[in-house]
Amino acid sequence: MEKLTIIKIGGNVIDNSENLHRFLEDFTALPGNKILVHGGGKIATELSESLGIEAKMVDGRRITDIETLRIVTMVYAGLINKNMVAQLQAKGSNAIGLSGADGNVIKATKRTGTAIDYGFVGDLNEASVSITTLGALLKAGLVPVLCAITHDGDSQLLNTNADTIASSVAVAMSSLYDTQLVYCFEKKGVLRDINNEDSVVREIKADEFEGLKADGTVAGGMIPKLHNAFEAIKKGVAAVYIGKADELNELSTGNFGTKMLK
Ligand SMILES: Nc1ncnc2c1ncn2[C@@H]1O[C@H](COP(=O)(O)OP(=O)(O)O)[C@@H](O)[C@H]1O
Ligand SMILES: CC(=O)N[C@@H](CCC(=O)OP(=O)(O)O)C(=O)O
Repeated sequence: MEKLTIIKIGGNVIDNSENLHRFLEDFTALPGNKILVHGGGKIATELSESLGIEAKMVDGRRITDIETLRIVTMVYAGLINKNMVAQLQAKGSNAIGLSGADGNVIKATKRTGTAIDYGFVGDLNEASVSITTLGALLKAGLVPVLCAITHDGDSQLLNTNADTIASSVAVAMSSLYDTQLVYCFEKKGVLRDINNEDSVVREIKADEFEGLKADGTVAGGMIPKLHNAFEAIKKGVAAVYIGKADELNELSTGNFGTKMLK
């Protein structure tokens, strides 16, 4: 099987042009088949608030009313995705930017049946991902750049957490490629002490996750990120890492961030 690297980059790195530039250089330098998945939650929140629309998050998911859906579509599928593709092209990576609707790459389902009405939020799993389309793009030498916008197949765009997209795409693509999934954010990995950058936990086993939540070691956005990371490793992704965007060049040395174990 050929190798495939799927990288997810979070909003805190995207928001800093110098960090983003460095990350995209390192991403371009990675050998072999690649897919980039990006968020941008921080930028969407800033734009919402500048337009007088309060940003509401519950359990790491944005409550997405129709106004917010318009904003996140413009920010994720437009502003961020197209700028990132242009920068990758300039660095010599033949990137192609896609929402889930493009080529029907990701068909999600509107979240219903929860006590909270999340609005236009899409849920997905590995069956939602078109491995045929993504596989054809990779075979053509292209680098798919996926944003956090999906569709329901019935004209409705949906806002979908980018960590979940990365995990589901990695699981789906594992049937075609020897796939590794790498979550890049602004810290060196999962930290034992959030205030100490040198306290990286090098490996975490799936059965340690509950304990890390219970004792407060992991909190906030790290909880859904780890959940998605363990889903990927349990469902057949060959390797899953969480680490710092500007240390991506350490990936080949095995000295990158936190590694998930089954
Ligand atoms: N133990 C931990 N190690 C590292 N980060 C943690 C930890 N616990 C909580 N976090 C928080 O999780 C955040 C990452 O989640 P999130 O903001 O959703 O990521 P992203 O930028 O990829 O979207 C970090 O910025 C950090 O504040
Ligand atoms: C439904 C939902 O919560 N969608 C996310 C999608 C963006 C995202 O995941 O961005 P980061 O990776 O930068 O956090 C949101 O709108 O914040």
